[in-house]
Amino acid sequence: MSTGGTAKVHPHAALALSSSLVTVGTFDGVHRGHQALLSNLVTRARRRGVPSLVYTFDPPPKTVFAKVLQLTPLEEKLRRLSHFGVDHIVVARFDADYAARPAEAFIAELGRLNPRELWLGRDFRFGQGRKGDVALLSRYFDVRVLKDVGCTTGERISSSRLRALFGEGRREEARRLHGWPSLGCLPGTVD
Ligand SMILES: Cc1cc2nc3c(=O)[nH]c(=O)nc-3n(C[C@H](O)[C@H](O)[C@H](O)COP(=O)(O)O)c2cc1C
Ligand SMILES: Nc1ncnc2c1ncn2[C@@H]1O[C@H](COP(=O)(O)OP(=O)(O)OP(=O)(O)O)[C@@H](O)[C@H]1O
Repeated sequence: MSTGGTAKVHPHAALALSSSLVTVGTFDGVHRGHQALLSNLVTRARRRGVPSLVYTFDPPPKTVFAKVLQLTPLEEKLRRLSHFGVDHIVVARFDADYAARPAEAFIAELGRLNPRELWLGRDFRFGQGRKGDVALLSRYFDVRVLKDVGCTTGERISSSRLRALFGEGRREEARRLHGWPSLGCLPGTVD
């Protein structure tokens, strides 16, 4: 699959690395909070001379468990992730089988990437029933938690907030939190 950039895209469990810096998440919309995580990851990976890797999910788990709007289709998300200069993107197809994998199976998969640092937001959850959290991952990896990125009013930026703003037709506000000049990928938007 092409990203329009230099990142290599892999299906899950297909890649092994001897060293890496990793972040994991849905990254729907690749908004300003995600962008801070990505810039930080790539800068630190280059400084350490190791490849940077984004592990993501398609479709977004929330669209599977609840009927929420997907902000960016996969191709567009890959293009945006690649824009930050990440070396590898792992895309896990998120279906019922994948969702049933226990947290420990996911930790074992991450282990094969040999992350020197694992960068996450504080609320990251994973594994069947969302049982895994940052505390569990910290037993296995050097987990670094990014400080919340907020907007000018201090509220945390999130894909959920963007979905709500779009749902209410508040597109200008959404566009500012989003941080991308064109939202042509969103259904019904004209830029
Ligand atoms: C192996 C695995 C299994 C998961 N199983 C579930 C699940 O049973 N229920 C659920 O709501 N989310 C599940 N998720 C999705 C997580 O809750 C979460 O959405 C995902 O790790 C991405 O994090 P983010 O939402 O912070 O981007 C699972 C994730 C992983 C990696
Ligand atoms: N504003 C933010 N500041 C810091 N980290 C963030 C921010 N938003 C998301 N993250 C982190 O980025 C990673 C991917 O997050 P995710 O894709 O779930 O975004 P989200 O905006 O929290 O989505 P949703 O609102 O659907 O839960 C997670 O580790 C999450 O904690």
